[in-house]
Amino acid sequence: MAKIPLLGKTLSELGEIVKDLGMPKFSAGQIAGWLYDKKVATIDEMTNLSQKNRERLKETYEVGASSPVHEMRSADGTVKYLFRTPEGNYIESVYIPDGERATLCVSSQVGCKMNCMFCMTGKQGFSADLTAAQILNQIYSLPERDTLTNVVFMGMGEPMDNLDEVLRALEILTADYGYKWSPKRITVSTVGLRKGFERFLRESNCHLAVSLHSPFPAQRRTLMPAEKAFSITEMVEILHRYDFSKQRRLSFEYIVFKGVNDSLIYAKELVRLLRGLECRMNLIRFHAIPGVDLEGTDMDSMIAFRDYLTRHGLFATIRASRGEDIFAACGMLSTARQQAEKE
Ligand SMILES: C[S@@+](CC[C@H](N)C(=O)[O-])C[C@H]1O[C@@H](n2cnc3c(N)ncnc32)[C@H](O)[C@@H]1O
Ligand code: SF4
Repeated sequence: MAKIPLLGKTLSELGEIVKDLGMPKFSAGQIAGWLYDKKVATIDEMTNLSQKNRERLKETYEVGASSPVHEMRSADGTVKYLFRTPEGNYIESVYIPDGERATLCVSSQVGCKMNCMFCMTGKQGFSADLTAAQILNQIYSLPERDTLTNVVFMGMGEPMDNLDEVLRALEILTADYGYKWSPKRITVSTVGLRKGFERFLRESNCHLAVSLHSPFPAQRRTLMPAEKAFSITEMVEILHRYDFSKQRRLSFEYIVFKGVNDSLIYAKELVRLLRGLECRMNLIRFHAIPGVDLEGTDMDSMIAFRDYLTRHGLFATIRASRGEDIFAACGMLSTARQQAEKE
C-alpha cells in the first residue's frame, strides 16, 4: 500500500500521528524540525527519534518528497520544472531569479476549472486538486530551494478552489514550527471565488493578487467565466473592508490585450473602480497560446496605459516577461508532456 507523506502535515496533524502511534508528544515538534527546518529526504535521517519509533513511523508514512522529472532552462535564467504527482499528473513550477530576489511560481491544482479564455491551464480543464504535500514539494524539492526569497501562487490552478490545502501549505511556510517565512514573501493570485475569498483574507496574512483583466463586468465575463458567479464589483466592495496599508499588499493583475482592454476608457474605469483602495496594478504581457484569437498590446501602448494609471493615483508597473523561450505561459509545458504521453 502507498505510504502517506509526512510533508504537508501541520504540527497539530503530526501531533495526532504520533499520538496514534504511541510515540511521545514532543516527537511531533521533532518531526516538524526534520521536515521543515532540516528538509530531510527519509525518516531514517530523523535520528533523535528512537530506532523503534522510526520503524513504526515507516510502516505507514514516508517523507514524501519527489524531485522534478523534467526541466527547461531559459536564456534569461528562468527554469521551468515539471513535477509528477503519485497519480501520474504533471504540474509546473517556474523558478525566476532576479538580482537579489528568487521567486518560485507554484501550482495549486492539476489543470483548472475556471476556463479563462486566454489561459493554457484553463484549456487543459481540471484533473485534480493538489494536496498540501504536493504544493509544498515544489518548494521542498526545488534544486534552488536555499536561494528562494519569494513564492507566488501563479502556476496552474485556482488557489481559492483548493483553499484547505493551500491554507495548510501557507501555515507550514509561515509557522514557527515550519519554514518561519514572513507572509510578506508569499503572494496568492486569484480570479476571485465567492467561496474562499473572504476566508483567505481572514485566515491568512499573505499578499493577495486579483486577476482583473477588465474593469467592466460584462466584458470580464467573456474573458473569465468566474465573473458570472462573483463579480469584480462585489470583490472590490469586500476588499474595502480590509486593511492593505500596512504589511499586507493588494495588487491587481491586468493582461493588456491589443484592441480589447488597452484604451483610455479602460484606464479611466480602472481608476474609478479601484479608487480608495490601497493597491497597485501589475500590467502583464500576454503570452500567446495556440488557438486563441487574442494578441498582446505593443510596448508603447502599454507604457501609455501605465503612465495614465499612475498619474491618476493608481500605481502601475509593467511586469517583465520571463522565460518566453521556454513556454513560460502557465500550463504549456505540462500540456505538452501530457500530449506526448498520449501520442
Ligand atoms: C495562471 S494564473 C494562476 C492563479 C489564479 N488562477 C489566477 O488566475 O489568478 C496566474 C496569472 O497568470 C495569468 N495568465 C494566464 N494565462 C496567461 C497568458 N496566456 N499570458 C499572460 N498571463 C496569463 C492569469 O491571468 C493570472 O493573473
Ligand atoms: S487564469 Fe487562473 S483561474 Fe483562469 S484558467 Fe488559468 S489558472 Fe485557472
